[in-house]
Amino acid sequence: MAEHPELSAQERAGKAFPVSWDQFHRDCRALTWRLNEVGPFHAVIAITRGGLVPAAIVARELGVRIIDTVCIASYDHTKQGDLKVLKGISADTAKLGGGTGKGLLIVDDLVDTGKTGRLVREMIPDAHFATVYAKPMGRPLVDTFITEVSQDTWIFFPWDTALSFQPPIRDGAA
Ligand SMILES: O=P(O)(O)OC[C@H]1O[C@H](OP(=O)(O)OP(=O)(O)O)[C@H](O)[C@@H]1O
Ligand SMILES: O=c1[nH]c(=O)c2nc[nH]c2[nH]1
Ligand SMILES: [Mg+2]
Repeated sequence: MAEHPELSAQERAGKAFPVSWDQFHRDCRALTWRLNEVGPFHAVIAITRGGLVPAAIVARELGVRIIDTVCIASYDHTKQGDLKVLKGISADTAKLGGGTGKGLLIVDDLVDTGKTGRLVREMIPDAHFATVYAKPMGRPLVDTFITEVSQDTWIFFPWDTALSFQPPIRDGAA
């Protein structure tokens, strides 16, 4: 990944993995089937912004009504810069997790390099960390995930994309 620092993470990725709303919903439900065996959880913590969508679906399926956020900014579109914690976990949620995060569920859409996940894990080390997708570098940080894609794959989420014309594969479409 470091050989071409001038390229964005997406450009370096090379392979595309587009995910539709329908597929994402199914993958979130599959994730919840696994999490249901691990819980119960006092609260769900979404890592914004990508974690908001899976957190809503998972919380609905698990019957959890306390939802908090950790707001982190890192990728500026597709280039990862320094991580900035814009908002931490609320005092109420921290109390529910006994200070270490026990019984709390952190949800994000994916782990890539693992930098974001590592930062949140350091805040609440005993929390359970779930993502829908995982790339190999970030995978060791995650307790539960559904689909692994290779490190050189860029995942395109439905909230970042729109339907558009694609040239036929024979003419060079990906
Ligand atoms: O494992 P990492 O290399 O840290 O990358 C994973 C993080 O990157 C994306 O978030 P992003 O920072 O793009 O912000 P967003 O959720 O607001 O889109 C994604 O939603 C994860 O939170
Ligand atoms: O939309 C995204 N797709 C990815 O594969 C990715 N990796 C880090 N951040 C990401 N955002
Ligand atoms: Mg994110």
